[in-house]
Amino acid sequence: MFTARHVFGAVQRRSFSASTRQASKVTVLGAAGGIGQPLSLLLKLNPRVSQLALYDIRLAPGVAADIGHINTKSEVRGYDPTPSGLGDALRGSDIVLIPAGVPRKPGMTRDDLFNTNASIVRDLAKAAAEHAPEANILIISNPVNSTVPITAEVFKARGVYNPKRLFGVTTLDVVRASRFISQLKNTDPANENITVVGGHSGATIVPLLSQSGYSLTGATLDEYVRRVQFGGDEVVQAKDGAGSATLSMAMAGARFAESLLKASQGQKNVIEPTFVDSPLYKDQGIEFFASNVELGPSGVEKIHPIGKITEYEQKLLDACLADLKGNIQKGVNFIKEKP
Ligand SMILES: NC(=O)C1=CN([C@@H]2O[C@H](COP(=O)(O)OP(=O)(O)OC[C@H]3O[C@@H](n4cnc5c(N)ncnc54)[C@H](O)[C@@H]3O)[C@@H](O)[C@H]2O)C=CC1
Ligand SMILES: O=C([O-])CC(=O)C(=O)O
Repeated sequence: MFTARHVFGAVQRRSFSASTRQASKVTVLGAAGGIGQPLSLLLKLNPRVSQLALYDIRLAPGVAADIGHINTKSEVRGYDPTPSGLGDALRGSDIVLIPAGVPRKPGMTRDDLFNTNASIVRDLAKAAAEHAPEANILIISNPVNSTVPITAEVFKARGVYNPKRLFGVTTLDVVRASRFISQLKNTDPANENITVVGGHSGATIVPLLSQSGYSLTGATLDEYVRRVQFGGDEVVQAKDGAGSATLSMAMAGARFAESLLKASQGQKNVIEPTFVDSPLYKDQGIEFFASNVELGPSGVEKIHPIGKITEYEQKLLDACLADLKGNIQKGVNFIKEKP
């Protein structure tokens, strides 16, 4: 059964050590949604969080009142879209998680969400650039391959862009890759950590199974890769029009936030996959790429190289890069046209 220990790991066992005493304000924009609510719940359970600010265009004070009764120390506040609400939610924040926006329905791609979500993320990014320019910004809203470049452009236009503090949350791809291999191999998924690189949609999701010592072949390998690349579609279809992954995403988002908090509080060797401003394929005109990233007090500490991969994985990577370039450019163009 899933327990908080899977998300917070050692924190639960070490209880309140020195490193958990530092104050950390975490803000969730889109906090009343399918992801926002369970994500806020998991953040309330995290002893590293001292203040939790929940903002949404609807229902955030209600969600905050509910979660605020949980007997952990952090203070929870809900904010409505009043003139000062968003700014108040953001001010002083160390981590801003953004799951605001519409989810997919069956038959849609993540890119089909662009028209609605691009402007939602742009406007929230403007507020974050104004009120929390030094926070770590964690983008969950899809299409992540485009919403992260949108956020970067908004911050650049205001002169506050720090590439070390902007993250596209791709943790769910790694969570799925680990779970799916454990189902095939009958292992404990908690001990699996499959590297997944690229972006966060279909062909841009590239699991590097060979790096974990696995050598699946033929249809088994094809099916595994396809399941990781289209895990989101599996959930969209199963929910049959009622949305996409929310609970597993909440877990993945809470895990990423926890890793950032650990790293900012001095823990070493905290490594998470994430879609960041990356040097890895800049020579091919690709400004953002997901790979394993070592986190530190300043955000991105070190971007790990891809490492050794098989010919099969190289082909997946080539397909990824072609798609990714277009997705990133689309986000950049959007801000040029609709700043
Ligand atoms: N990065 C990833 O791995 C994943 C990303 N997602 C994406 O996360 C997003 C949210 O998904 P769900 O929570 O299921 O959707 P949802 O519709 O249940 O919730 C979205 C929330 O955003 C709020 N919202 C809309 N506009 C807003 C604004 N301007 N300011 C603040 N809040 C606003 C809504 O009121 C709603 O409460 C979708 O774009 C979805 O595709 C979903 C799963 C995984
Ligand atoms: O599939 C979707 O639309 C939501 C998502 O990003 C995921 O579950 O990976």
